[in-house]
Amino acid sequence: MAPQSPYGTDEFDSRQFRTAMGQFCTGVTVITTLDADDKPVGFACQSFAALSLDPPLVIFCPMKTSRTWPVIEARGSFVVNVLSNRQQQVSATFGAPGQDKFATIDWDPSPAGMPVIRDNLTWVECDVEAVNDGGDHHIVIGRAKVLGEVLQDKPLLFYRGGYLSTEHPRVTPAQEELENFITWNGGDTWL
Ligand SMILES: Cc1cc2nc3c(=O)[nH]c(=O)nc-3n(C[C@H](O)[C@H](O)[C@H](O)COP(=O)(O)OP(=O)(O)OC[C@H]3O[C@@H](n4cnc5c(N)ncnc54)[C@H](O)[C@@H]3O)c2cc1C
Ligand SMILES: NC(=O)c1ccc[n+]([C@@H]2O[C@H](COP(=O)([O-])OP(=O)(O)OC[C@H]3O[C@@H](n4cnc5c(N)ncnc54)[C@H](O)[C@@H]3O)[C@@H](O)[C@H]2O)c1
Repeated sequence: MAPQSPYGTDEFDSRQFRTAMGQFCTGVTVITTLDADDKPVGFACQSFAALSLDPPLVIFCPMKTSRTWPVIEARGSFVVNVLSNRQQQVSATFGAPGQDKFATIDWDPSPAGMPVIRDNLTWVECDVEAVNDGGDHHIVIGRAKVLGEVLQDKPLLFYRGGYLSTEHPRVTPAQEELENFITWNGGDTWL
């Protein structure tokens, strides 16, 4: 019989789960779109990631109670705005329920007219490619259509339920390893 581990617990509540998940530091995005009256809407979202290079896909997970998600689904496209460390207030605005979250936010239209929040680190306009079930969230896969310009600034980070900023905007050694990894064409021999 395998020895019993002295570590970990399989009895936890939602608060303990959030505390554990909060140890994973992420960036912050605001996912935006236009409603049926062409009014901009959006919500703050940390559950965003690049999913695939070929084809270029991204992923994000809105709560099933999100009021922005049905608008994105109806429009069929959205913009991922990657926030800079100067945009903590933007995150707070889009991270709470509100009637007109764009009332105090400067934005410009993307080529397809989608809302791009001004002074973000970068943005990507996507079409909704697929939607899967993810518990109390949807798992949304988007196909990247247009890339915005990149601002040389620091990212806004979300960690332990609070905001952080990096000291240095570029971390080169990890970048080099990542480049080697994504350009690796020697098969799966590392597995
Ligand atoms: C840094 C950060 C990261 C986040 N990451 C994610 C993420 O990855 N995925 C995610 O889904 N959310 C995330 N959130 C939370 C999300 O941004 C907020 O819940 C946001 O308000 C959702 O906006 P919405 O427009 O989709 O829905 P909202 O209209 O804001 O509704 C959100 C919830 O509030 C309720 N609500 C709306 N209006 C009222 C009202 N007047 N009175 C009472 N209740 C009301 C709705 O029923 C719903 O349950 C994040 C928040 C922050 C700050
Ligand atoms: N994925 C999400 O839906 C998500 C993520 C982050 C924050 N939020 C919401 O934003 C508000 C502020 O968050 P906070 O960091 O102070 O709370 P928190 O301290 O409870 O969150 C810590 C971590 O728990 C996870 N988390 C929190 N709420 C979640 C949810 N509804 N679904 C899935 N994972 C969740 C996230 O990884 C977050 O970093 C809360 O209302 C929270 O529900 C939602």
